[in-house]
Amino acid sequence: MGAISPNDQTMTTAHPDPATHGLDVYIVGGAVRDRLLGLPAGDRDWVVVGSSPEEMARRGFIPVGGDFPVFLHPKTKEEYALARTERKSGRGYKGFTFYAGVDVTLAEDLKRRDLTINAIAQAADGRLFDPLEGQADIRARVLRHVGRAFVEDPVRLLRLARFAARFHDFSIAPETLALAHQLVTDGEVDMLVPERVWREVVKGLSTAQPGRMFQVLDLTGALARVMPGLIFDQAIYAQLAAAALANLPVASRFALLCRLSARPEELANHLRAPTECRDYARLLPSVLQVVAKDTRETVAGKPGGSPSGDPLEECLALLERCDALRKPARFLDLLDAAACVVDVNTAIWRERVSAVRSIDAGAIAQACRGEPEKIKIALREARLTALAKLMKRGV
Ligand SMILES: Nc1ccn([C@@H]2O[C@H](COP(=O)(O)OP(=O)(O)OP(=O)(O)O)[C@@H](O)[C@H]2O)c(=O)n1
Ligand SMILES: [Mg+2]
Repeated sequence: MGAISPNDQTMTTAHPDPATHGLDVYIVGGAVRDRLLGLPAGDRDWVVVGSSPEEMARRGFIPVGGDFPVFLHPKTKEEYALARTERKSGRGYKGFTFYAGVDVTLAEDLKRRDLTINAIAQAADGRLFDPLEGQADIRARVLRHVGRAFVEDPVRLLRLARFAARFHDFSIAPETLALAHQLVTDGEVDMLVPERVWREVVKGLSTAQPGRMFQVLDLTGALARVMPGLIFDQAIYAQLAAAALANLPVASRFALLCRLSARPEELANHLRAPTECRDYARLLPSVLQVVAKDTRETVAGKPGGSPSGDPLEECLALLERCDALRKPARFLDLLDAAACVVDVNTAIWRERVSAVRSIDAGAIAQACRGEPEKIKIALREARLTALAKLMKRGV
């Protein structure tokens, strides 16, 4: 929510915010990290030291009602969490007991966090509190765990992998990688529910170097556990990087990833991926098959002479299978995804889609008046003729 503006630094003196006035609050986590990295600011998370749920309520904060004492600011709706310490009390990422008494210090709160780069606090006057030397790790470009508590939360393994994808010029400290591996060997990673995995996968896929997330998961042995059936292959690195560079939607990136699985639909089901992502994953293999063949034939200069089926029919069949006439944008997304794997002349395919879409089904139905059984055939003929015209022009 907005950049860290100079106003933040004068907030307590110039126009005191009645909700936080006199409260010991700090920005922590991603917002501080990203600002130090010179990246655009995302959501701000705040930590409140020396307060209580009662006081927060009195100040108008709204409890979020999750596992921890977290509140929403009455105006900005930003998240404010009471400083807390955590202790593992069971398996999985929910098995925590926490202590959020007024005596928990800022340093104690920072110590329970995942990575040093995420454990820097910034006071209202702009001063940084960095007892775990996160700034040094930012300078050295290292993802390093804060403490042994790293192995108490398997989500941290997913986070480590997606931060490796987002900050792809960062290395992972060897001890951190060893702890990540431990989360796999001791079975903690199996406590992750698919919805939680999916949330992090989406974030990882949205980065500039998504392949690194899956490479890190593979390296730690977690990939086979959280995304069963997915076999990491170095080629995906370049394909996903191309997808990121072309700014393709997450669904396209997910479809590319699913090519690493022998049973993409099962994987998508397992992850409870949204329908759109499942559809992209289901359709991409057909698109790839047809466009790759099409490219070979066009290059060979014989668009009409395929021995294994009429290219016109194949082209129309693909458009129909992908419902490209009703959902052209999705089909174009799929072509863009295919272009990350093989050479695709997307301009040609765009023309084909518009040629087929330009056929006036209403007019054809009119012309077949009295013989409704002919409409389907006539429509198909008209579409094939439109495609044939294009192909004659080498399109
Ligand atoms: N499993 C987790 C989740 C969160 N955190 C801490 O809580 C902060 C805020 O969490 P969140 O907003 O989920 O992540 P960010 O680091 O802010 O990253 P993003 O930019 O994706 O929001 C993190 O920086 C980290 O200090 C943690 O230690 N362990
Ligand atoms: Mg955040």
